[in-house]
Amino acid sequence: MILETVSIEKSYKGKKVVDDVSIYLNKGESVGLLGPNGAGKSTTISMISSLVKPNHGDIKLNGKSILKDPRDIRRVLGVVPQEIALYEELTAYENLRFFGRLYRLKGNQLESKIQETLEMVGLRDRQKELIRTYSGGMKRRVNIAAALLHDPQLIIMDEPTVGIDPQSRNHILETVRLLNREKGTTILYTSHYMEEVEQLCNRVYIMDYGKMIASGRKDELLRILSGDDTVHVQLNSKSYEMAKELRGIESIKQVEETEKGLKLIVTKQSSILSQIVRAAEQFNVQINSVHIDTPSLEDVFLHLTGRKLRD
Ligand SMILES: Nc1ncnc2c1ncn2[C@@H]1O[C@H](COP(=O)(O)OP(=O)(O)OP(=O)(O)O)[C@@H](O)[C@H]1O
Repeated sequence: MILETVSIEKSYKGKKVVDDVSIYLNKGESVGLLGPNGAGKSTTISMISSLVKPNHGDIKLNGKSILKDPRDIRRVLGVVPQEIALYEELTAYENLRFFGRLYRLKGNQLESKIQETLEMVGLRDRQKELIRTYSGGMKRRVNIAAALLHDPQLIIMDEPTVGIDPQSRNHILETVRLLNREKGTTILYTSHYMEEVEQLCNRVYIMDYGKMIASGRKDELLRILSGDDTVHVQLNSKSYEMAKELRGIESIKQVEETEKGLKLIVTKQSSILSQIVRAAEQFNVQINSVHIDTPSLEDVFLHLTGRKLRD
């Protein structure tokens, strides 16, 4: 185990925003930290990075508490924060030189690290351009390069793909994969995009309102709903009444109104289709298609909280 938080807690103005959170990361793991906005993910990361002190609990790096002396964690940890922290009037190269010096890198070592990290995020050929001229996604990638300069064993990324173009997003996901699979870097990846976490991480923590509500390997979490199917019903118009009617049926565990119709979580092998058809007829709605799927992590979250991740 490289990192462990032991029942950490943080309150602001008497309100617990992180409540009894214990997570661990084994060396070389890629772990997802999921939760909707305001769940307490960033605060948890700030405590691990020793920017914020927990009110209770402990944080251990290789078994040793970091609360009194954060120097060890700063040496091995690279954090990619949500906000871009770069100098707009400097080039990408100059920014990385500046950050590299903060990590006390110099000379050839600094130069080769700058080129290596720019290569990794796919911006080596644009390094002489001013940050001001970069897209949001490119800036995010330089931010990632900055966090990698000192060869951290452990990297924490706080929602690195929010609000950026698809090309940069793919570059970032690829960088995370490369770091984890080829360099063996331990990764804690925070997101509210389930599909990214499903792709990148083997183990997942799910937070909501400051508390850890579920954790485990992806397949273990999906097993919560293993007796169920997800049914996507496309309708020709929205029908609040039909949704309400279906909510009253016992083998239907969850009814969510979507853009195109309804998404249901139903007990496997229940003869649900005839009931759906009957409800559609009753409320004068036409079914365009029905598609049955196995549940995703998004459904697990919905099942546990009754809410969608992106609310
Ligand atoms: N410095 C602070 N002072 C007061 N309240 C804070 C502070 N930092 C965070 N909070 C509150 O703590 C709660 C958790 O915030 P946090 O940023 O950790 O959530 P999050 O899961 O990272 O969500 P997001 O993705 O929106 O950042 C929020 O209600 C937020 O308003």
